[in-house]
Amino acid sequence: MNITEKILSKKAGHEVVPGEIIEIDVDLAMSHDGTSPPAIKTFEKIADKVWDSEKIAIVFDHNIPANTIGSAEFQKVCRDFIKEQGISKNYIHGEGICHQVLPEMGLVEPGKVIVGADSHTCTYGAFGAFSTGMGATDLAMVYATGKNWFMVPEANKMEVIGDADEYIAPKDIILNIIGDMGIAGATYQTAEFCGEVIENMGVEGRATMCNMAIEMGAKNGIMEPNSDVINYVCKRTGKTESQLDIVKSDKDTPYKRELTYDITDMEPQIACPNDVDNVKDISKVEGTAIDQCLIGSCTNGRLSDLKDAYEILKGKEINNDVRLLILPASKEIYKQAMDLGYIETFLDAGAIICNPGCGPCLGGHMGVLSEGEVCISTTNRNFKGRMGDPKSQVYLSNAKVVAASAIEGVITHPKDL
Ligand SMILES: CC(C)[C@H](C(=O)O)[C@@H](O)C(=O)O
Ligand code: SF4
Repeated sequence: MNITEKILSKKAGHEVVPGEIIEIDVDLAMSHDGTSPPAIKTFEKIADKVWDSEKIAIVFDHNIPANTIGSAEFQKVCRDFIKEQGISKNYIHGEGICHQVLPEMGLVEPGKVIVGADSHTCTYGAFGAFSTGMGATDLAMVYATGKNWFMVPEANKMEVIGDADEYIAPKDIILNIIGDMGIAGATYQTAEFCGEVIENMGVEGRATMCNMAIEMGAKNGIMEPNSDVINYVCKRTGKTESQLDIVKSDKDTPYKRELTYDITDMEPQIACPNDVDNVKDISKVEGTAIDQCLIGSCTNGRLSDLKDAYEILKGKEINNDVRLLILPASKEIYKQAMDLGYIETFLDAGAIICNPGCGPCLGGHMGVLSEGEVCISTTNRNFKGRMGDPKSQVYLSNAKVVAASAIEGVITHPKDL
C-alpha cells in the first residue's frame, strides 16, 4: 500500500482499497474566521457540544484584523463559540495563517488524519499526515461527531529528480507539475511526491508543494517524512521520533500513474492569468509590466521565502511604479525575519509589511487590485478576479522572481538583475 492507504487503513481497522467509502475518526479539525461561522451555524442545528474541544483548532487569518462589519461579526461568532465550547487551540490574535500556525503549534504529525474547512488543508501532507480540505457545513458534522466519510483516493506517484540552479524553488517544481497535470488532472486522487529532490527538501519547501496539490484537484498531497520533518515535529510536539507514526509506501505498490519530473535545466515557472495550470517558462513572459508584487501566503510566506526575497532586495529599491507587499505567514516568522534584518531591508527597499495573515491573497483585505492592474505573487491562485477587479490579472511565481520583478517593474528573471 501507499502512505495514504496505510494511514486510512489503520483508522478504518481493515485494509482499504481505492474507491471504497470509509467512515473514520479524525485527529484534528481546523476552521478559520471565514469558514467557522457557517460551520458553527450548521453545528448548532445538530448538536450542543463538540465531540472533543481539544481536537478543534480555530485560527483567525483571512480577514485579520477585521476589515468590514461582516468580518467583525464573523469573528464575534467564532469568539463566542470558542468560549462556549472551551476550544483551547484557538489562534485568534494574528498568530498567522492556519496552515503555518498548526505545524508551528505542534498540532501536525505524521500518520494523522487532519481535516479543515479550507482547501489548502492538504499542506500537512508535507509532514506525512493525511490531510484534506472540506466544506464548512460538512465540517459541522466533524465538530459534532469527530468522524468523517472519505472515498479512498487513487494515487499518483510523482518522482522529482535532477539538479536545478539557485533560481529554482519548490514553487517552480509544483507549478511545473500542475502545468503538466492540469487544474483537474488529479481530481480526488492522491499526489504522492517522492524522489531525491523531495528526500532532500526542507520542511518549508515540502509545505509549498503539498499546499498546491489542490490546484490540480488532488484530494491530498503527501510525502514520506524525512529527517527535517522528523526534527521539526519532535521539536514542536515534544515527542521523540519513536513516538511518531512515520508511514512509508511499500516499494512495489501499484499507482494509478507513475510520473517523473526532471528539474535539471528548468527555468523559473510562472502561472499566467487566469488558471494555475497556465504555466510558462519565465522567458515567455519576461518584460510584462506589473503594478503590484506580493510575497506571502500559506504557499510562500515562510522564512526561506523571505530569505530569498532578502537576498535579491538588499541594498536595492523597488521600482517607483510598483508596490511590494510582504506578509510573513506567521508571527514567529515575522520575528525571525526581524532578528535577521530582513524586515529592515524590505522597508528600506520600499516594501509595505502587512501583518501575518492571508491578506491580499484572496482579494479580501489589503492590496486589492483595480481594473486592469497586474500583480506578480507568491500565492497559489490566479483565478479571474482573485485579488480584486475581474479585469485585474495575477501571475504566480517563486519569491526571488517576485522580488526581482519589484525592482524592475516588469516580470524579471533574478539572474538578469
Ligand atoms: C476562504 C477559504 C474557504 C478559501 C479556501 O478554502 O481555500 C481560501 O483560503 C482560498 O484560498 O481560496
Ligand atoms: S493564504 Fe491564501 S490560499 Fe492560503 S489559506 Fe489564506 S486565502 Fe487561502
